[in-house]
Amino acid sequence: MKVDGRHTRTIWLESDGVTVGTIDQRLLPHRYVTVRLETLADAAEAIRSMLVRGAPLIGATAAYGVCLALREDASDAGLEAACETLAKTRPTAINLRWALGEMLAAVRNLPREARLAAAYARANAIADEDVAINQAIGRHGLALIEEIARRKGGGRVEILTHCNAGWLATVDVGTATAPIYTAHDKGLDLHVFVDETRPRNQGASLTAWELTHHGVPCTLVADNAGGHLMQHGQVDLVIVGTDRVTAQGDVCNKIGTYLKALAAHDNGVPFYVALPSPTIDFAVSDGVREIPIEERGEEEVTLMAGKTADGRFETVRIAPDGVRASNYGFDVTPARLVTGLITERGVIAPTRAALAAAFPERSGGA
Ligand SMILES: CSC[C@H]1O[C@H](OP(=O)(O)O)[C@H](O)[C@@H]1O
Repeated sequence: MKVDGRHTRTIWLESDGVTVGTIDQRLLPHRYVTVRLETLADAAEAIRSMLVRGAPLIGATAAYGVCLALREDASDAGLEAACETLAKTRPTAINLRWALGEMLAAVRNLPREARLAAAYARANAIADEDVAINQAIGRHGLALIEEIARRKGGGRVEILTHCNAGWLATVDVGTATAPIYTAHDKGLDLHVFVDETRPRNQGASLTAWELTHHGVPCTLVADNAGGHLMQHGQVDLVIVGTDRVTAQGDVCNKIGTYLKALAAHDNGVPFYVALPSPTIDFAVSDGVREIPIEERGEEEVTLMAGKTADGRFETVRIAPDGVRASNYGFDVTPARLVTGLITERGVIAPTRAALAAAFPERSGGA
């Protein structure tokens, strides 16, 4: 995507051909700062601290993290230790484990001296594949938006999204935003309600920033407003991203997604989930019981960071000193509340049969 007129991805190989550049998403929207990852520890901390975040981007960062690790130690033990370190950073997005599996498959059977080049080749391919997949998601999701526009006689299509499943959550283009960018760039009249997405406010700080920079009309709303908007017919379509989809179509995504799905179901609003196939976990079925839900620090709920009117960056406490907070990062929307899954191979039903038919090479008969 373009930032200040210059095309960029969220992660890239630096000109030295070994270190990795990325955007410090913790500083957006007020500061656009890029950083260089040079070691395995840099990559692991970038994921753990949410300097990078978003399921596909977490996967790509882990892939490059293996490359950075092999620069230091290309032995079997070094490779295993690197994957263990990266796997422990965040538990919910399956893309992390998928990417580590891809990297292991690419290098484990090679002689030590051949591993580094093969690792960078696979990591670069994972990044490139993500962009191509997201472009396909955009093409398939476009038809949904065009159908609503036709039904409204060319009237403005009102979309609601939750968290950030934009180009910042991927290598480029995004997943939930892919149909939005594709439709906008094609000239369709659309508007996006952006859930602020407490507690880390990825919607307010990232999605609103992305859409505004791309010229997509959007309105930031409190998380709790979505049901009211749908009840009053102000939302034609909900599109969200996901961190893991199970073999039966349950969708794990940022906390609050389930509540949006309930409101959409109650008001007859189509609820779609955009995902690349590496986000499908055919090894689990019941998302509510089987997907590990990350719990993060209380301070993400009790503190709020921002910029003061005179341009200073501050963090303030929004709760009384000493009050406890729980901070679940994700929830699971049962497949029965999902209208459809927008994948790189088309829009499919959130069912075991549809997922297995669309991705037979990955379902293993699940
Ligand atoms: C396209 S994946 C985006 C997905 O990742 C976000 O989680 P986090 O910001 O904590 O990494 C959120 O669940 C988004 O929907």
